[in-house]
Amino acid sequence: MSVRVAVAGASGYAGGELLRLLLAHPGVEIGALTGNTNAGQRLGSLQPHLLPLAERVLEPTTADVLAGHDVVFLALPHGQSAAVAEQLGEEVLVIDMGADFRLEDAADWEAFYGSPHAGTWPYGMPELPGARAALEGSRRVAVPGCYPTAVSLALFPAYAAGLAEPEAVIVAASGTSGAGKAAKPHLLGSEVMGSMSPYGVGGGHRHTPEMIQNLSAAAGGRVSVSFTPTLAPMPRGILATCTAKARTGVTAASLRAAYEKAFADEPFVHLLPEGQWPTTAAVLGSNAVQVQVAYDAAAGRIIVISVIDNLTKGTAGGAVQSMNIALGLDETTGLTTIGVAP
Ligand SMILES: NC(=O)C1=CN([C@@H]2O[C@H](COP(=O)(O)OP(=O)(O)OC[C@H]3O[C@@H](n4cnc5c(N)ncnc54)[C@H](OP(=O)(O)O)[C@@H]3O)[C@@H](O)[C@H]2O)C=CC1
Ligand SMILES: CC(=O)N[C@@H](CCC(=O)OP(=O)(O)O)C(=O)O
Repeated sequence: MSVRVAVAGASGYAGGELLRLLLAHPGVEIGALTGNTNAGQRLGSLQPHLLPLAERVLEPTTADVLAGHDVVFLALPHGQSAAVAEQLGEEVLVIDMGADFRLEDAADWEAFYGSPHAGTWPYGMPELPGARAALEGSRRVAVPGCYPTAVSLALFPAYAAGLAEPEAVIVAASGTSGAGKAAKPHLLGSEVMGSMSPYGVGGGHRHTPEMIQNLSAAAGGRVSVSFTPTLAPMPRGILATCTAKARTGVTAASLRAAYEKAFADEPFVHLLPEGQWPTTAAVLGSNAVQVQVAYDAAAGRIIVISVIDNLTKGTAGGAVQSMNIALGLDETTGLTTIGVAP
């Protein structure tokens, strides 16, 4: 049995990665593919790596085009999903890869996104405590942001186990595909190649409230987050360096034990052997998250480093993982932990 799937935003980076994964998924049939300015174009002219779909023509993103599918993925810019989603039936599984339905607090949404809050859907990060139960059978899923995926999976075990003080400091580097396909002056090759640059410094990045939401839920109380993103000269990948002051009594052994326990049954999150550090190259094209944890005894701080592919586990892979759970399929169907190297 296969489900019929539509992808809105098929001309973008997130939509393209989603289609790459769906083409390898045994339980889906790919239906409508839509775009905006590229409606009417052959997919092959926009996403030449998706050869089996090269002759498909993008349709406009309308409710009529998206009707008649079991699953609709929305890989649209922030703020565009709600109007589309409300025209789709309640029986349709709608998976929003944008930010519109991630935040629980309407004031946070308005402060960081500057528009009215559309609502909150079950959050598609199955590894967080209680998340799988909320996704099972759901017909609406909010796929997490890419930085919050890397950061929340790195730090939630320390907070859930009561090992960290509620003040996290995070510096993360992202590849340029995180900014989407639309041309942006600061993403010109001549500006990006051979240089790293910070942005959104000082608490302004819109992923900060999403990280606070996830870590506070794990801690059972408010966690403050200081988050500094940086742009790295690579197309894909996120490396997040996350630190927090350790609570009294924490040792390297108790810290490692908490992480071993948290990830023991996770198909996609891997705690690396002691002494091995995560690299973005190891997870390219894979839905894996690689994590290493260390205790800096002199500074009294917990340090967790995680890597993901921002387009795979950071969006499209996370979306497919959540779809599998919502539909009652094996969570790993169509997904791989095998990367591309070198
Ligand atoms: N890139 C990443 O690493 C991640 C992206 N995401 C999220 O996925 C979503 C898509 O991002 P990404 O693929 O990077 O962006 P892109 O700019 O690469 O793609 C945007 C897509 O949306 C379509 N689109 C643009 N404006 C509209 C509109 N007004 N109505 C309907 N469709 C529209 C575009 O169509 P056309 O090309 O035809 O104009 C294109 O298909 C965003 O919400 C983003 O936050 C989430 C996590 C990570
Ligand atoms: C490198 C880069 O620019 N990254 C993007 C975030 C990536 C992303 O897609 O996040 P959403 O899912 O919330 O859109 C940024 O910092 O805005």
